[in-house]
Amino acid sequence: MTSSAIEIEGLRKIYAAQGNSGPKEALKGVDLTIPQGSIFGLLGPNGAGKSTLINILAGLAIKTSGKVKIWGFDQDVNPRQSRAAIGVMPQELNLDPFFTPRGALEVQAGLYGVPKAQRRTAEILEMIGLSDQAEAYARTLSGGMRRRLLLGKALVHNPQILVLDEPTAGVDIGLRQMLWQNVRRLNEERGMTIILTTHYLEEAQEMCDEIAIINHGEVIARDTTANLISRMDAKTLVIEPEGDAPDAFNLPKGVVFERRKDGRLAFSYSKGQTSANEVLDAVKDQGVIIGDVQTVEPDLEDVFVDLTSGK
Ligand SMILES: Nc1ncnc2c1ncn2[C@@H]1O[C@H](COP(=O)(O)OP(=O)(O)OP(=O)(O)O)[C@@H](O)[C@H]1O
Repeated sequence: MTSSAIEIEGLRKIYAAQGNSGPKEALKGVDLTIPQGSIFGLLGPNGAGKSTLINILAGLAIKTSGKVKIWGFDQDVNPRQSRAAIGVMPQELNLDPFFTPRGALEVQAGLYGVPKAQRRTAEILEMIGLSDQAEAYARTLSGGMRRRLLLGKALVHNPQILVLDEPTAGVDIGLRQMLWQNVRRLNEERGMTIILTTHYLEEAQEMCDEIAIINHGEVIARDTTANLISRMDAKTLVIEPEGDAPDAFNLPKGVVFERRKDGRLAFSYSKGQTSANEVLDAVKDQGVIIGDVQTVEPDLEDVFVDLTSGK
């Protein structure tokens, strides 16, 4: 048995030419391993190739070349086992309007060949908070309820890996919290590996142990969330002066000064080059009395912008 939930080697996807547009290489030889039991974030700007990658994992899109192993099963050699190891909550609300939540879960379980005695329909309905709506037609459910039903459908065959494609795009805070609570529980209590894409970088920073950033069909960074953030060397010291402060400062090399609209003084510097003490000393040397000091650390958003902007 392998300790990787997913192993991808040299994965390429070329979409055939359509109309006036030529063929599109959406994935350009991606290598990626995702450890078992992790909550793994797949981030990237629009059109980077995230959905293509997820669709290939889910067996919904056919790769052009490369190797994909899911829970140790090669997609090409053991398609059934590799499919059974993964459950996908898609981005679109693609539900049959005439199915009830109970019916939709039962049909999905049937598609995956889960025997009736092993189905956990009631338990899943309870978990996604739809027990009371179990017999309502999908078309009468709110957007949030439909999304929860999609999560339920992804879980009917009790997969080892759960993939969530933009699960919280456009959902309200209550639903977002409910989704994350469920996801954390599945990860902690059942050891389920979670792979998610999200446009909310704060959310990825909070939820994910590890992250891969994809841009133009290539993985441009892959590390633990903490390591990715610590790669950013920038730091800002924000000082609230008591009384007047000069318009310019004599500062150590590389430190950038900006006076904020609210009168606070912001000094940005590289941690590797300058220490906070040196900045503070330089400010005090110029007669400023320091009322309050705050430091601002970089976050995932800074890393993401740095890696993907203009590249
Ligand atoms: N069925 C298709 N036919 C042709 N080109 C496609 C198809 N699906 C996606 N593409 C192209 O492949 C590239 C990658 O698209 P993909 O949907 O995988 O990106 P994404 O990272 O998921 O973006 P988003 O965050 O907007 O969903 C894009 O340039 C897209 O236009």
